[in-house]
Amino acid sequence: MTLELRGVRKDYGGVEVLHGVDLEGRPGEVLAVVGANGAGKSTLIKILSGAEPMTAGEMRMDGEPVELHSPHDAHARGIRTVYQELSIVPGLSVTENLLMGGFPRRRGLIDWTAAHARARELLEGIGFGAIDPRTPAGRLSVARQQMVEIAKALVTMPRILVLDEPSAVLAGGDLESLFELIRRLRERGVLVVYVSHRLAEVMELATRIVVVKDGWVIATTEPSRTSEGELIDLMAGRRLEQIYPGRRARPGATRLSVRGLTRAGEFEDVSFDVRAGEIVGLFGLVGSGRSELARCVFGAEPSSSGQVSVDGGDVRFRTPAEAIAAGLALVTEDRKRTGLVGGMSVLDNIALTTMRGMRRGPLIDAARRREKVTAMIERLSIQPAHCASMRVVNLSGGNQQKAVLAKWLLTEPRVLILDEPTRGVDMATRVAIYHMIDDLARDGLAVLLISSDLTEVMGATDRILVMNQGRLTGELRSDQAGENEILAHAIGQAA
Ligand SMILES: Nc1ncnc2c1ncn2[C@@H]1O[C@H](COP(=O)(O)OP(=O)(O)OP(=O)(O)O)[C@@H](O)[C@H]1O
Repeated sequence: MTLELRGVRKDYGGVEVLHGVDLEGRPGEVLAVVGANGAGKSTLIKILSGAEPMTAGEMRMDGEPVELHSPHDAHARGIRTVYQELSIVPGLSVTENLLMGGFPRRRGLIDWTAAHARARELLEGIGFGAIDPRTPAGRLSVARQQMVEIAKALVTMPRILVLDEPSAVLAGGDLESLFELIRRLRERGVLVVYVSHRLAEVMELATRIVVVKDGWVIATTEPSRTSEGELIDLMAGRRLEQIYPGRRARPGATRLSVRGLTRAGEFEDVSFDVRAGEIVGLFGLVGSGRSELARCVFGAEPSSSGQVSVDGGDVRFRTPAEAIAAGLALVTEDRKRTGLVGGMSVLDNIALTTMRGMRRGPLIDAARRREKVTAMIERLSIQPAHCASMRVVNLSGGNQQKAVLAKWLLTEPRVLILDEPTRGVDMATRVAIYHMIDDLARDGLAVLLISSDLTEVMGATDRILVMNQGRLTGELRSDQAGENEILAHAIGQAA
């Protein structure tokens, strides 16, 4: 199936965000689409998937002009899209999720034995045999749920498969299964459109790479003709400073101290310190318990036993409000659920926590508030630049992530816990975030950086804690640790 887009334009409420995009894809290709946050990648995908109409332009499949009026139209033409946001129903089994479009029946009743068998066959056929079709989807790890989501798109073999950051929550073997699947789809002549911020995998998987910037396609290239560095520069439109600031930490007094913290069924007997001026990485695969640990330290989930203290005062926070009052901030991974209020303006979202915590008199100083927020928008280069009064839902995904970070940085915390702060964030902004964390640490902040991105953990921190199945399994110095060593601890197989 060849796909052609010609002169595709899109405007939202009079503001044009795609300015005439041309794109071509052939059967058996992996067409990677890369670009900074807000460049227009998701918009392009929505047009390809029939979820948004184009304002002007043309789409052709095998040379024939097509018009997509709905996602249903796209389905009918063999186009399937897997978005970052999961759409599977947690309460239903994997089988039910997969076969929702039509169950095998016997005498009018659903034949469950046949249904599970068909689901199993489907999963095995795409290399996802590790998933048991009878499990309720909600009980699977986020990584496995994402895989079910992909499997769902393959129930009837598509001709074009669009994947929006499919690897963001995958690691280790799951990631390998995805790559293997994509290779197999290529062999079957499927055109895969692959959107990702992870350039290393783009370089590995793509046959061609399309670079989008500010609503334009500014380059089309191939992995053999470019490099990660060049792609980053193209996306940013300038040469980037060094990705990771060279850290030379001189840690001060202990700021965050965690002792024997346990939450039954999630993690057990976790102890560590983070000192002033220190950036400590917490690495673990999805499902290792790192996010649960962070939420518990922050008082968002109760612990079964153990202590948490900030600056020596012994506490175990019962609510996030107590933690915030003690100088703790937690930037969460799931911006949709815990980070932002979609219908509110960017300004109000960013100012939300600060204004509650710092309010002294009965009045909020509106001018000062706007000034602080605007400065933060500029510092994190949240796009579009004049977004303060925009509704936060209208920001691109990566820019929403930056807004969450802005919100917490404004509380001027003493201990900052970042849970996957760069997930979905483009390279140029990542660099800005790393340098900003570094600055904050130099000013005495204690930082715990939770991440499943190994290069990030190695580059941006002083010390690395590794977690496996709810336990701390290793502690290493970032400048001495090797990738394999960290991974061995993460899968519980260190010597
Ligand atoms: N519903 C909407 N209304 C108004 N503007 C929108 C809407 N959706 C997206 N935009 C704007 O369109 C531009 C492109 O956004 P898009 O989501 O396509 O970016 P992206 O490349 O996918 O970014 P990211 O990597 O951050 O997900 C952004 O400036 C965004 O603010």
